[in-house]
Amino acid sequence: MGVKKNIGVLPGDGIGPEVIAEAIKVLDAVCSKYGHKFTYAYGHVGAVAIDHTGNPLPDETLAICERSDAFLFGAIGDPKYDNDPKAKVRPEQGLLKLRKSLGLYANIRPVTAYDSLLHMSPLKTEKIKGVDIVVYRELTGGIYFGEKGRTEDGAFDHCTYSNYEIDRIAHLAFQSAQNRKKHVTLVDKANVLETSRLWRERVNEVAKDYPDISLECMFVDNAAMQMIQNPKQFDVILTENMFGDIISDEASVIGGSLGLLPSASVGDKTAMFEPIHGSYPQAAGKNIANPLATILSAAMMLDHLNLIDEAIEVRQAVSASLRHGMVTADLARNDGYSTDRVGDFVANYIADGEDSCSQQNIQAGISTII
Ligand SMILES: NC(=O)C1=CN([C@@H]2O[C@H](COP(=O)(O)OP(=O)(O)OC[C@H]3O[C@@H](n4cnc5c(N)ncnc54)[C@H](O)[C@@H]3O)[C@@H](O)[C@H]2O)C=CC1
Ligand SMILES: CC(C)CC(=O)C(=O)O
Ligand SMILES: [Mg+2]
Repeated sequence: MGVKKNIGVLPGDGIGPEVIAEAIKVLDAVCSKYGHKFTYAYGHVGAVAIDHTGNPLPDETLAICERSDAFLFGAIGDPKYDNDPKAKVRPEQGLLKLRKSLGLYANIRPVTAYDSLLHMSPLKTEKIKGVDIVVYRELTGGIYFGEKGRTEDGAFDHCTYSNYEIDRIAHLAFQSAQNRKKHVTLVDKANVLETSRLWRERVNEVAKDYPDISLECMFVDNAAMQMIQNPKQFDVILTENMFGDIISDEASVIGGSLGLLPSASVGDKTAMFEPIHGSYPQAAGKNIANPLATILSAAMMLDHLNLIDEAIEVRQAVSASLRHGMVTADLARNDGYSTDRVGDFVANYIADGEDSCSQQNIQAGISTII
């Protein structure tokens, strides 16, 4: 029996529209196979929204998200703003306001080492084979949201956290660990930062509710090194906003590309699904960006909508694209395939499984990654 869902879609800037188009193609394949009906409502966010309305998050876009069962987000950011330190309105404000207004406090970022891509990582195969980490990054507090400004001869960014903000994401991280390898690593800088000392205090308190989970506390500088040296030690990483932002981009090297890492940004009322990468402006309009992070984010959205078999199918199709070498340039030893060709492969695989491969002439692709 098919279901009906309202899905918000915010493509944003740079490669955002291209990777989102492939995720929608894949969701369409899922819907036709399972008889679901997804109705999409599109909205502007980021630089494109500033260009249209002067506002990086127009009210209309926020309303679309509030009305949706869940929504997809591409990326924001444009060099014309990045290169202007005095710009009053910035694309990033749209994303930050979206997360804050909708209370999307937990950014969940899974990191997987796919067997078929082990050779693409600069890290040694024996170090990364089997890596399976999930980062729980606090998303609506900390230094990104504190008061900021200029003084006569300097600038400041304040970092604050409340007990409540720490406790609610800590519970999610421990609950996730209960279904995994039962280990949480709190990443902080408690030797220096007062906010990090509060994180340690609160997380140790929350840990008492989860006696089956082991908790380790690690300074962020060491964690950044351990991520390269011995990533298999991590199961669930729990951390504040900025450290989670940085450590998860670093962790993407394990998977072979930033273009592979999806995420879910969840709150109590709604959830947004977004690749962890940015707008990659150098690739915008060239049909070369990897769409798999966004497609895998759509799979996380299907999980959230309780369409579990459908999410599994999408992940199986993505694994098949990696296995068959149907990959974009970031994962290829030559130019690789185009963004839309990879999206086609995943959508066709959902429709026809392995049979679709023979029709897709992917022999050349195999040679790209071997
Ligand atoms: N969630 C968001 O919307 C984010 C937005 N940004 C914004 O994006 C703009 C560019 O920022 P950058 O620091 O260059 O980060 P970025 O994530 O856009 O790109 C960094 C590098 O990662 C690789 N990459 C990223 N996405 C890829 C994909 N789908 N396929 C293949 N390779 C990929 C490319 O080598 C690229 O040069 C800035 O305006 C920044 O503020 C940055 C991070 C997150
Ligand atoms: C606007 C930034 C905080 C976006 C970013 O880098 C991220 O969320 O990963
Ligand atoms: Mg980031």
